[in-house]
Amino acid sequence: MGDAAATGREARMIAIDEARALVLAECGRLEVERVPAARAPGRVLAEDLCAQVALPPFDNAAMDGFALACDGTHLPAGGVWEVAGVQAAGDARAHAVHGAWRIMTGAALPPGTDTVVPVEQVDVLARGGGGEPERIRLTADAARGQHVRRAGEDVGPGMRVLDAGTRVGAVEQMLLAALGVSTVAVRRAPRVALVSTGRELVDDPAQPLAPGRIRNSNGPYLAEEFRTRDADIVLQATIADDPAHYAEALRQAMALGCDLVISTGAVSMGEFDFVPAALDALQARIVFHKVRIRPGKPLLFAVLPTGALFFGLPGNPVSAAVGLRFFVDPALRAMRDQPPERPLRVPLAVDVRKKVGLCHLQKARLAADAQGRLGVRPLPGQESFRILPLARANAWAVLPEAADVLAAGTMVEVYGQAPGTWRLVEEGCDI
Ligand SMILES: Nc1nc2c(c(=O)[nH]1)N[C@H]1C(S)=C(S)[C@@H](COP(=O)(O)OP(=O)(O)OC[C@H]3O[C@@H](n4cnc5c(N)ncnc54)[C@H](O)[C@@H]3O)O[C@H]1N2
Ligand code: MOO
Ligand SMILES: [Mg+2]
Repeated sequence: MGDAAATGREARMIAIDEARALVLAECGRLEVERVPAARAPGRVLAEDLCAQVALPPFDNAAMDGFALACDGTHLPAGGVWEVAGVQAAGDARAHAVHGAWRIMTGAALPPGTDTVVPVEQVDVLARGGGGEPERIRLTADAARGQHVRRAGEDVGPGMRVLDAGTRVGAVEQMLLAALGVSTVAVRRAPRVALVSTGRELVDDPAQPLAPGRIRNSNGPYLAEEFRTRDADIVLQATIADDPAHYAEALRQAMALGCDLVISTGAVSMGEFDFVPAALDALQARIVFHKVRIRPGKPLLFAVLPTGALFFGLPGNPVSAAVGLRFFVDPALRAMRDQPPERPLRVPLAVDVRKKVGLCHLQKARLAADAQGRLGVRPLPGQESFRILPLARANAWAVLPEAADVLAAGTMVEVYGQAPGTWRLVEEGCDI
């Protein structure tokens, strides 16, 4: 085990695309389950969803006013109408009666009527005892069919309204509710274990820091990132550089049926960087260790004996964020049978200098200039220990491995800071 194997693995540091392809090759699909629509938000649809009903379900008024029958192309201003009754939203369709109907927005059009004149475009000539209009005169021409929302105009029965692979959010929930969908087929939530390593780490924010100690920031960061990615976090542990305790945490993760184990720290060259050896001892299959990226170079990817995917993210906070965004996120999408995310291509707003031979993944801001043209600006402070620029970033700029100087205006790939930052990124549109 150990050194020879590790040395061999390190001898072949691989490119980001190769590393990502190796990750995707190991991703199985999460099982499909049927859940009540109310529990669908956050889940990813496993099937296309076809409407069983029409939206709107019936012809109805788009304005408060009067529903009239028009036998030509329009009703002329000056026309006088007797009012037959009142139709409110929620009323069953009224019986056919000639004349005008006082109608409210959303009310079903009475049979025979096909045009709605807004209340602002009539004079009331006579009122009943309760003050209700009994006779009206149009003050403007009305085009036939105006202010009517036709049954099926939004969604026709049988229409595919949501594609498999769509994450159900609030808008999708609106659509499911409008269509009266009771259950949907979704991918189950991935089960995730988060393990922070390092004897310097302090978890309790109330505990004073002894000299040399630091707060565990990766643990809470990853927990929140996985919460927003709709995962079940079934284990969270902090291990103080003790390989036996570490192996025990991984065994526990496997026993809990984890799909993903995300570990931070202890993957580089230090005396206490025990992760590769611990994985060998557990008979995990290390797929790669070290990628030609900055930050995040010592990233390790393995498959545990249960089939769980193991990501050994480097301990520096920004390196952990890069590992999550560029390796774990593509895996999560594959597990949910979603197409790969496609980046935007955006011009650099400034000149950038970088190291040849490493693909730089830089904390950046995507913003529009005074003319509204988008550009991306890598932020000062790219070192992997610097958290503040990460908090100021809204994007990741991908600077290719082969480049050294990239002039302002050069088109580069840009990813949202989190998946779905821009809906069009998830949908794979270029701009
Ligand atoms: N001789 C070499 N040294 C290092 C190399 C190298 O190639 N040769 N690579 C550097 C790079 S690049 C990185 S990235 C780090 C990766 O280190 P590890 O993954 O082994 O992580 P640690 O050594 O445990 O910690 C690194 C750094 O991150 C801090 N850390 C760790 N965990 C957390 C946490 N949960 N919350 C906040 N901060 C954390 C830790 O205190 C260290 O400062 O190795 C370089 N060294
Ligand atoms: O690659 Mo390390 O992640 O630069 O600090
Ligand atoms: Mg280390």
